[in-house]
Amino acid sequence: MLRIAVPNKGSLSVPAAEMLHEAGYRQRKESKELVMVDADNGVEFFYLRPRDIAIYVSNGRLDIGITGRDLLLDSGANAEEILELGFARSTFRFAAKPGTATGVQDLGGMTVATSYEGVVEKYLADHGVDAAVVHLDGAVETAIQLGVAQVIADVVETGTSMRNAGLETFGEPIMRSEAVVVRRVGADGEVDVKVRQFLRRLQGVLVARRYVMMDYDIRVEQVERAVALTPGLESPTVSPLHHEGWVAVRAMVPTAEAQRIMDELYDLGARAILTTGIHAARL
Ligand SMILES: Nc1ncnc2c1ncn2[C@@H]1O[C@H](COP(=O)(O)OP(=O)(O)OP(=O)(O)O)[C@@H](O)[C@H]1O
Ligand SMILES: O=P(O)(O)OC[C@H]1O[C@H](OP(=O)(O)OP(=O)(O)O)[C@H](O)[C@@H]1O
Ligand SMILES: [Mg+2]
Repeated sequence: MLRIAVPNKGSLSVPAAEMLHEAGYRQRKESKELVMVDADNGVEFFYLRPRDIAIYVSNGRLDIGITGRDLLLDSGANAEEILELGFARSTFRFAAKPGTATGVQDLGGMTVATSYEGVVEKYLADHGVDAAVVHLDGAVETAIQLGVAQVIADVVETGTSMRNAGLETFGEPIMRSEAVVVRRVGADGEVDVKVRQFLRRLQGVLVARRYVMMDYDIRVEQVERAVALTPGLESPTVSPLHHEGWVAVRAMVPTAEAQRIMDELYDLGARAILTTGIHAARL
C-alpha cells in the first residue's frame, strides 16, 4: 500500500485534500482523523503537520508527501520535490519598518525574526551577512513592534499582513514557494508503479484545471492560420464537415487564454466556437 503524507492544518490542507479528491482518492470526513485508508486505490493517507512531512518522507517512513517548498527547504530533510502543484503560492521576503534596510547586505549586526530559520540562516550565510536569527512560531509581523527584532523574514501572499503591521518588504525575494510533492532523495530506483500512477493522477488534475477543450468550425482555406492559434498539446484534431469547404477543429487550450483565442478565431472566420471543461486527464 502506498503511504502518503498530507498536511493536516494550515494553508496547504484544504487545497491538498481538494486536489486528492479530484484525483479520485477518498479523503477524511473530519479534521480529527489522522490516518485514512483508501483500499480501492491501494493508498494510506497520513495527516501530519506540514512542517514534519519532509522529515517522515526523508527517513522512508512514508513514500511521498505534499508540503510547501519553503517548508521542505527549511526542514533540511533529505527529500526532494518531484511535482509542483500550483497552490499555496507565496514568496518569502525580508521586511522591516521603512528606512531600516534596502537589501540583505544591510542586515549585518541586526536581529531577524522568522519561523523559517533554516532558510534564513542559509540565505544570510550565502550572502556573507552576520545577523542574529530568532525563531518565532507565527504572527511574526508583530515581532518588530514588540522589539524582538528589527527585521522579519516571512511568507508573503497578498502583502496585507505586512502592510497592516506597518512594514515594508525590501531586497530580492528570498524564495518562491508553492505546494509540491516530495520524496526521499535517492528513491529513484524504487519509484514504483503506484507512485507513478499517483503522480499521473495529480498531473491529470492540473491539466483539467489549466486547460479547456475548444471546438470550432472553419473554412478549409483558413485552417492553417486557425490551428496556429490552437496548436493543442500534441496536434489538433481536424475532421471534415458535411458542409463542403469547412472543417471542425478540436484542441486543448489554456483556460487563461481561451477568451482571447476565441476572439481571434472569430476574426479569422471561425464559427460555432465552443469551450468545454475537462474533468480528468491522462496525457
Ligand atoms: N497566506 C498564504 N498564502 C499562500 N501560501 C501560504 C500562506 N501562508 C502560508 N502559506 C504557505 O503554506 C505553507 C505553510 O503552511 P503552515 O501550515 O505551516 O502555515 P500556515 O498556512 O501559515 O498555517 P498556520 O500558521 O495557521 O499553522 C508554506 O508552504 C507557506 O508558503
Ligand atoms: O501576504 P498575506 O496575504 O497577508 O499572507 C501572508 C501571511 O499569511 C500567513 O500567516 P497566517 O495567517 O498563517 O498566520 P501565522 O503568521 O501565524 O502563520 C503568513 O505567515 C503571513 O503572515
Ligand atoms: Mg501561518
